[in-house]
Amino acid sequence: MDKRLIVALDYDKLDDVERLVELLGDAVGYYKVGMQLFYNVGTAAVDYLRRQGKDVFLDLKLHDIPNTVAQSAAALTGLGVSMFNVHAVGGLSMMQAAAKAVSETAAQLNVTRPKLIAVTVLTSISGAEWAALGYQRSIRDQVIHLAQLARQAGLDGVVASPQEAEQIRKVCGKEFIIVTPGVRPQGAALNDQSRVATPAAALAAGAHYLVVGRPITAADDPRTAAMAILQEMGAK
Ligand SMILES: O=c1ccn([C@@H]2O[C@H](COP(=O)(O)O)[C@@H](O)[C@H]2O)c(=O)[nH]1
Repeated sequence: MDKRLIVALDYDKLDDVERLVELLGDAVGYYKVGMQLFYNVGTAAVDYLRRQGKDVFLDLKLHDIPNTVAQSAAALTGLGVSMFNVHAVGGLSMMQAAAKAVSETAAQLNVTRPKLIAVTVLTSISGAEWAALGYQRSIRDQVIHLAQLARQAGLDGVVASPQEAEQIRKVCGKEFIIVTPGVRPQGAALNDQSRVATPAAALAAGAHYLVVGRPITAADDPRTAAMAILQEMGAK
């Protein structure tokens, strides 16, 4: 089972999740539970996926003061997910507090420590939107800066666009996890994504994990769509 493909379960209902996971079967071993699903069904989706033997990336993008994020990260560590995230713009102290909370809680509970990664710059942000936000650095330089900060804080990796993966890999090394949403097969609708690449290009740039949602979930035949992506990834 190839675990480099993470399918984003952006649904309101657990029924929809169960239908897709059943349809994709053994072809997909890693799923992403984001805000939409978590706020609708709570931990039920995580529990269901764990019972099915799937890995879970809990994409809640924690962003608050260090104490609040650390306490929240401790709570998420007990859920049995493989990976979850914070926003890097929460700052170095926030990321350090989260990393400490995850390690300490995993040790206390005697569970495997989930990977903790940081969102850099959302893949939906275009050059024009970036300019309107008023940052001095380019998107790329900001992503690299935040990736280095996340690494300094002891995090395991980052979420970034495939367009920045190669540079992150160079600067942060090959062990540092790079998770890339913004993945679109050739000719697929971009939806609200801006900084995109194909599955093959994302992997060639050095991404460890590709997050794909609507190109699969909104396809007429989600299984065929997922299999085509896996084939492009060279999945065995
Ligand atoms: O920068 C980011 C961070 C997270 N995401 C999430 O990934 C998926 C992408 O779904 P698609 O349907 O393939 O666009 C979605 O759940 C986002 O919340 C992201 O796109 N960009």
